[in-house]
Amino acid sequence: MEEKLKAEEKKIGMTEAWLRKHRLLYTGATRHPFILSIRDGTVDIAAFKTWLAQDYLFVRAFVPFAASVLIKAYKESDDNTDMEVILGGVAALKDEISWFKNEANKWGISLSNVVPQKPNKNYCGLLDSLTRPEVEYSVAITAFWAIEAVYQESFAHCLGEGSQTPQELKETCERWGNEGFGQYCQSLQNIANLHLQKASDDELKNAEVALLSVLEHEVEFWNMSCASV
Ligand SMILES: Cc1ncc(CNC=O)c(N)n1
Repeated sequence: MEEKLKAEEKKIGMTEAWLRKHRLLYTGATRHPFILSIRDGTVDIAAFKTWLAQDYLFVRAFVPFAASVLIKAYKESDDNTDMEVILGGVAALKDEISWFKNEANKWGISLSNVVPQKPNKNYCGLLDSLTRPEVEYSVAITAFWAIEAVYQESFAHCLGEGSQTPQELKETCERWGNEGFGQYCQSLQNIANLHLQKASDDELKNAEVALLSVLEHEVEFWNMSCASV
């Protein structure tokens, strides 16, 4: 595998090598116009509300996927700290669902009537396919890391130097943009790199495809939020 050699030469992890190779797509997912509009304070609140309601549904679908990664970590990893990092992520989703309900309430959105839009359904379909037991741990953990990392990078950008994020959106950005979430994403990336190092060429191919699928679906998810205005 060509990238594996390149990664080894540069002494970087496989995930970093892939992000370099697919830089444009990664930037598309983490510096989307929707995110940039939050950062510069020009965000359309209707788009934000659409995102909030759709993301609530996404997070509900993310729970069984996260649980499947936890099962794989338990079965396939010889290092039990893997499982603890993922368990922390799974546990945080309970609070996250409560947060979505509370936030929706603040904005006057009724979550019981939300219908998933096509890009959301497609993304949840990807999660569902990655939940299957045949999907290797290295592939599932790569996707899991990428899903979390896109949100971390996106929302941290809204809080960085010079940002003009509206006060009422800061809490949302903090949720994924905070330093603790950043460290959690780093831990997931380290776990993914360790398992990719030991993976077969076939697994590497599947993990790279899963990473690309995640990034493409993230772009579509942001597009959906903007388009519905
Ligand atoms: C579409 C999407 N991608 C990633 C995340 C972050 N993971 C869990 O919250 C999310 N909430 N929504």
